[in-house]
Amino acid sequence: MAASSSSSSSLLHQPHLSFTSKSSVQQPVRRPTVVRASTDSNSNSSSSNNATAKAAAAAVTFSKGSNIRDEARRHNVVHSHRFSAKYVPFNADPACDEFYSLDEIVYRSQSGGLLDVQHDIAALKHYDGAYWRSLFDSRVGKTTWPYGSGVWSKKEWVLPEIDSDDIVSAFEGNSNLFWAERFGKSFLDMNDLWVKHCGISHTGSFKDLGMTVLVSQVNRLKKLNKPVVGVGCASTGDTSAALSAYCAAAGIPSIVFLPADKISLAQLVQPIANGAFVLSIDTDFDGCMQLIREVTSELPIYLANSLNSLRLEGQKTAAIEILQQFDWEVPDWVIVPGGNLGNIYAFYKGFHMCKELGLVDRIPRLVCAQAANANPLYLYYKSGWKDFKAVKANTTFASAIQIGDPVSIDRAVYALKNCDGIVEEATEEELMDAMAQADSTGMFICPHTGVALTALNKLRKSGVIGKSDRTVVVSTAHGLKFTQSKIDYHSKNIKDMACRLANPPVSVKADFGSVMDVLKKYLLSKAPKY
Ligand SMILES: Cc1ncc(COP(=O)(O)O)c(C=O)c1O
Ligand SMILES: N[C@@H](CCOP(=O)(O)O)C(=O)O
Repeated sequence: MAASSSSSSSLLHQPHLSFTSKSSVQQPVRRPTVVRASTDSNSNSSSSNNATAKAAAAAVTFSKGSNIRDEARRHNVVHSHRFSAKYVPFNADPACDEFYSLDEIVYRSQSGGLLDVQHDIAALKHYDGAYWRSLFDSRVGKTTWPYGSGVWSKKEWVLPEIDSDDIVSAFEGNSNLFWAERFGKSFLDMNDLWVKHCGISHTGSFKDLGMTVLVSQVNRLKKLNKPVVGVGCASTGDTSAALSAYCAAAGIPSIVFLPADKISLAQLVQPIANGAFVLSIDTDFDGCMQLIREVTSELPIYLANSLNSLRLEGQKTAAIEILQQFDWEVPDWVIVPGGNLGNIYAFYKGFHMCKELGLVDRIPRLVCAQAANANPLYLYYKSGWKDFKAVKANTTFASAIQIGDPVSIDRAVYALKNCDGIVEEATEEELMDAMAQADSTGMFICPHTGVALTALNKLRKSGVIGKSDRTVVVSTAHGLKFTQSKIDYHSKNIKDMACRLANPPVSVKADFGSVMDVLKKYLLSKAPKY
């Protein structure tokens, strides 16, 4: 089946085909035509992937005064969307015919259950896994709008129908996958341990991945004159930071509900600085979540928490990115800290789509790591998935996951059951020691990553995770957002905690002799013992 060879489109590395119905397709897997700017060259099946990569690499030249958006607009003029997505009830019976357009404002199914974004997998399958791998790879490291983003480089799998012009992006994603060589060898006897630093991002957490998608869709809804005046969320700090930044970039009002005195100063200042309407409420995250759900059903405020399944479409790209960074080799384990539990499902979904669409042949086992002070999923797992009870979440240094009644509990259970997953927990002392250990090897992680590292430590000790298993720990936020916890730890200022890895500064008199004395003592303690 020939692709649209007659097009003189200047589409740059877009899947660009005029589909006939699947029954008329001769080849089970069709290859794309890649049309380079003004060359109108058709590729045949054997050269298509190369052509894709070359087209992507073609330099974008700007006419004077134009920008990357203008350039994308020129390339997209004749783009007709071949892929689509819709909301369906989460994990519904295949016979269920309930669905909603993504342009509708809906967060729950008729029965009150969660929704999921369902892609037209049959349309995506018109391209083989090699095509998708090559297309995604070709977009990394470019400034082409919007594909320079790690999320939008997978646009066809995220929000296929949105106009690139409506996208609000900070070129998020493409985060560092760090080989934790010293940490792995010194503390875990592992040589293939990796940390996916999702917190090295625009607002300092993985929330940017989902928020670019959600705010872009809101931008579109506003243009479609849908009743949206602002966008709101409940937050333990990171969702609100991402929401307010993306809304500010798009000129959309944002409203954030924060539990008073339960988030870090660095997180609190982000929405304030970005001009959000900030409500500090005398309750916990679960209380804020309940309130925002009630408010968004009464007022024209669009809900930005991960109850809204749009968010997870962006977050799932971190999983695809991990595979891409390993040159499409599948790791054995991926460990994710869990709170409201959207992200663990997002990872599962990203990996599962890659398998379903032939980019890889298996998916990793997932581990969800919770703070013992906020562990409803862990307790549920330990009960053999028999008895879910929301808990009252206690204070934890992993404050962004201090959540007792996670909205995505069903999504998390589904994900874990379908990948032979595991749930682990970390006490306050365990997570703080793990964070200090990791930092002592050159990282600067957040306490939530300390929770994930504790889970890894326990699974290594019990032999569940093997010495040479390729393992990825997902670091969800930047350590700089949580400096107070590190200060408390290193000043041994935490009640009932030994802080055994504390490294407090040494006060010394301002004279040469005193400085020499402390330095000699230090060097002796570090010198090799012969
Ligand atoms: C830094 C950080 N890590 C982990 C999580 C947990 O993600 P999820 O709520 O999707 O389980 C959150 C938010 O909840 C977070 O802000
Ligand atoms: N950690 C989150 C809690 C809310 O989670 P969400 O993914 O449902 O928005 C935060 O930073 O607010």
